[in-house]
Amino acid sequence: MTLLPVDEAQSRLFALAGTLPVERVPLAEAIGRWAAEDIHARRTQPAATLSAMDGFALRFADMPGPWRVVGESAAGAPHQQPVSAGEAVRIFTGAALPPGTDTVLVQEEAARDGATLLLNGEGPPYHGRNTRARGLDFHEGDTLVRAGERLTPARLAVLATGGHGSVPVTRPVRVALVATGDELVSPGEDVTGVALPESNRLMLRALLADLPVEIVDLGILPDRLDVLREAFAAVDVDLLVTTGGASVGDHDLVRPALEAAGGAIDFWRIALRPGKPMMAGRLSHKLVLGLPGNPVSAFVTALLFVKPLVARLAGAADPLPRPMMAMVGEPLPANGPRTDYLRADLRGGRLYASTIQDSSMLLTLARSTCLIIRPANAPAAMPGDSAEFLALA
Ligand SMILES: Nc1nc2c(c(=O)[nH]1)N[C@H]1C(S)=C(S)[C@@H](COP(=O)(O)OP(=O)(O)OC[C@H]3O[C@@H](n4cnc5c(N)ncnc54)[C@H](O)[C@@H]3O)O[C@H]1N2
Ligand code: MOO
Repeated sequence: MTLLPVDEAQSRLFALAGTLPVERVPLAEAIGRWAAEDIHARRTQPAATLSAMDGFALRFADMPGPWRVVGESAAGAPHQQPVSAGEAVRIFTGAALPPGTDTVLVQEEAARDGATLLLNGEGPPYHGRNTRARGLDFHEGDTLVRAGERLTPARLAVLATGGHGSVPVTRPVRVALVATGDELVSPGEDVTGVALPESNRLMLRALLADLPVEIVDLGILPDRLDVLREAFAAVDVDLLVTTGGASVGDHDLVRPALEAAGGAIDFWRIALRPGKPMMAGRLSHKLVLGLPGNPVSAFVTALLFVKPLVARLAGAADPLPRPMMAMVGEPLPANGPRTDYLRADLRGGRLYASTIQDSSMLLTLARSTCLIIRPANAPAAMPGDSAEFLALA
């Protein structure tokens, strides 16, 4: 059985993803979404040379004074008249420098006696001190945000400053979540015998909470081919995510149900632990990701495939999680042929993996702060060797 390497599976998944329609939304509705186009400044910032401090605008050539104070310039209320040699203007942070002035003397280094201003300290050491030149931040026409970049708090702020009130983004991604398994009951329900509270939909919902999604919750479906087939065919979304029933047992019906509904599998089984039985395919206009039922396998595949795919559909140019590096604190054995994601803790700058890595164990996941990435066939690692990891907390 050939298993697909994780990076190849991610590339194939992205190749399946089409583009969704673009809409223009107010900046406040674009939080955490991705820019659908390059966005350019509609104005120059600052629009004029401004004071960076409260003090007095003057000509550097007139140092060390004294000066005659001839007016005032405040933010939004500039002093318009040209200022001559030997004159100064009272000025406040963010106010435009009056014509003829080039430098600001901070008020802590000034003494004022009526209209007379005296230097009371070292004063500005160079021409232009305590000012912000027109266009210091950006000029009209500069690229503020590139297509495919995320609209982070800082990028939204720069768009507002650049004269924009709205931004083109991909419309939210519609994602259906479904858990399969006769043993599953809803969280909080009475649990008897071998019934198991269902946790994967909730975990997936939480993992997608910071992405622009509309969730369609299909609930828990039984291990019945006809029920799954009809539910898969009927739901109208961009992406259908199932959990459970992805493996090879007689009750693992996601693949046959998808095919019975007229869909096609693009790939199945990844060189990944946990998460080997994940499948990806299409059903009419929908993408389908079939995650394994084991909760940790579902979590890891959601991190490596579901979230990046949703981000890609939402317009992300760079949707994959970014690993970081740290030294391992304890020896790690050589790895087998699957890339391994080990539940671990980062303490004092060193990585410590949990001793037992069974993919059903949620408590070790809940206590982990990161996942150590062990590449396929990696040799044993000793304390002090560096390893890649994904931060969880
Ligand atoms: N003969 C083989 N058996 C298995 C293989 C294999 O290659 N050959 N692969 C194993 C691997 S690896 C995994 S991972 C699991 C995944 O199997 P399924 O996707 O078919 O998952 P299920 O059998 O439905 O469930 C596995 C486990 O997880 C529990 N579960 C399922 N859904 C949920 C949920 N929504 N919330 C909480 N827990 C859930 C379920 O009760 C089972 O205990 O297959 C191996 N077998
Ligand atoms: O790969 Mo399964 O996902 O070991 O648990």
